[in-house]
Amino acid sequence: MTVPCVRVDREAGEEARRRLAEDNLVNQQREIVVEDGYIYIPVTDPAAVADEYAVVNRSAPERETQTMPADLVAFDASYERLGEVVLIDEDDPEQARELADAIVASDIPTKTVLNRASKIRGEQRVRDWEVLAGEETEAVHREYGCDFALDLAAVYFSPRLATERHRVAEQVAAGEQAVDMFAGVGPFVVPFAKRGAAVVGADINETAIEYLRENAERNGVADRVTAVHGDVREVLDDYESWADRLVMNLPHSADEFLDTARRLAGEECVLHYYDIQHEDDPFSPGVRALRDAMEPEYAVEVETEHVVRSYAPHEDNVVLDVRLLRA
Ligand SMILES: C[S@@+](CC[C@H](N)C(=O)[O-])C[C@H]1O[C@@H](n2cnc3c(N)ncnc32)[C@H](O)[C@@H]1O
Repeated sequence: MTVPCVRVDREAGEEARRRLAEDNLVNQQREIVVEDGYIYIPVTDPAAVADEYAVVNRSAPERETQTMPADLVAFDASYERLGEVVLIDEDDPEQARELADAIVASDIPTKTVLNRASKIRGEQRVRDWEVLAGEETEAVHREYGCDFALDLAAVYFSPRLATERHRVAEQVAAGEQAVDMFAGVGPFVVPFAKRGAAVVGADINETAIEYLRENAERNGVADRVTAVHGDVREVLDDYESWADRLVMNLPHSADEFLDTARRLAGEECVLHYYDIQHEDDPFSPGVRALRDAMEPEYAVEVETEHVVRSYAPHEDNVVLDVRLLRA
């Protein structure tokens, strides 16, 4: 069986392995292979690998040294890792207990195991967690070379959006002015600032704003980040007509904030608008809401319509990238 591997010259192998490990992309279940002057590093998510690396499919023997949770349970062991906090989604309490014990007994570095105990809910989009091992709900998560400290019990965060956030961050140019209207702990704000943009992030969750400030410091971009606590409709008066780029990641209710987006947009502004809609017609409700809110003050040009992920049966989480040009 072949697996995706990053292929680099032998001399560049250690640097590449270190960078991939920092981003949690090294496939720990396969051996690294050295052949014909190249090193092949098996990776878990080829789409998340930085563009500078070539990804090829090839065989790589299974590692025998590490014990993974899947080796210890008889059912499908799925989990996500946020630093040393491991997240599971098990409805059956016995299976949840067994999986948590397997994770702790495995070789993956684990300080806490959390089981999803509710859907994300409320204005702050936080979910409840059942703590199955350890105590701490604070994690330090690495995503595309940025570190994010966050407390899952107090703020929204989803590692599943990493590839999407990276797609957007790659469009950001140095010197741009960007506003993330629903910034959370900063997974859009920090990479934008790393690319040289001046970025304002607002959030109604005060703890998220404290983490956003901490994360800007951690990643060396505090001088380009302004974190503002409060309802985005009320706290960004100083930034009217300021933004070259706007991010609106509050699916389900982003349409209620389009008047604010119009006030923040500059002469020309790219707006990344996240929405959740039925799979039969996922884009046109958002396009309609955008045109209703922006026209005639702005011409609305839809540049990208794209499904980010399936959200629920027959429901998609989608994004519209829209260019606004003041008429
Ligand atoms: C889906 S989360 C997105 C967070 C972040 N952009 C990310 O990708 O992880 C939405 C965020 O919007 C915040 N929020 C909800 N209503 C708000 C409002 N009226 N003004 C500012 N922030 C708000 C919530 O507290 C939450 O952190």
